[in-house]
Amino acid sequence: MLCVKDCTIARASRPLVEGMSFKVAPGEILTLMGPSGVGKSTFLSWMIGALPAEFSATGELWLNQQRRDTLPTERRHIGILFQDALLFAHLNVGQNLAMALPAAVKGRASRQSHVEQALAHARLDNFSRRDPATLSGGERARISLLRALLAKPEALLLDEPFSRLDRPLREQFRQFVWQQVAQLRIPVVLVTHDPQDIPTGGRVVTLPGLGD
Ligand SMILES: Nc1ncnc2c1ncn2[C@@H]1O[C@H](COP(=O)(O)OP(=O)(O)OP(=O)(O)O)[C@@H](O)[C@H]1O
Repeated sequence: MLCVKDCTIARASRPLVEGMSFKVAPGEILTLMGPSGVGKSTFLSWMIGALPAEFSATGELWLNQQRRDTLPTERRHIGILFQDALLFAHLNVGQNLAMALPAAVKGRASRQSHVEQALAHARLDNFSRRDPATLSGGERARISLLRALLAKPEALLLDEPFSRLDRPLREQFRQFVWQQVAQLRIPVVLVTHDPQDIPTGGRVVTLPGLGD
């Protein structure tokens, strides 16, 4: 269970997000919506422990009965996927994925085999040696999701992951994400502007603009 308790984020003493509270169950996808600039991405950056220095925040973040907002990013075990699928250009796909594996997966061969399995599972066999620059937008998106998931996150944040893809690809990638998430049964927070991205029956939290 992911639990946000009374989160307020402010910049120069002016609140951006105020008193945000919600719970997300394992396997549930909660959608966060709201007008541009209300602080959706900033809120996600607070959740992963990467709030820009210009902001201050109060509130608590709990995940699987442990308080996480007091921990550094790497100990929160929260994965994030952005609208721009960012991969290291100087590494091939396999190396990009291997970097995300937990340190507990030891040995080059074992790490390589984890990567190959993840690629095969996502029907991306033979992509390991590909240069990220040669990937299509959809392939890049799928590889980026795999990278986020290989780190074995206990929760996943999706910041407009579909918005750069054109219609057919968008639908395909959405299905891919929902499948992967359903298998993992972790709580997911999705930020989007497109009501079509809301999973059927999924809960929506709308961030109100607090005005200037
Ligand atoms: N590092 C920063 N320094 C100062 N202001 C920032 C910083 N990052 C974001 N902001 C401002 O904080 C506000 C909220 O930005 P944020 O990106 O969280 O909004 P959003 O709801 O995700 O918007 P969008 O839907 O357009 O992506 C905006 O006014 C933005 O300009």
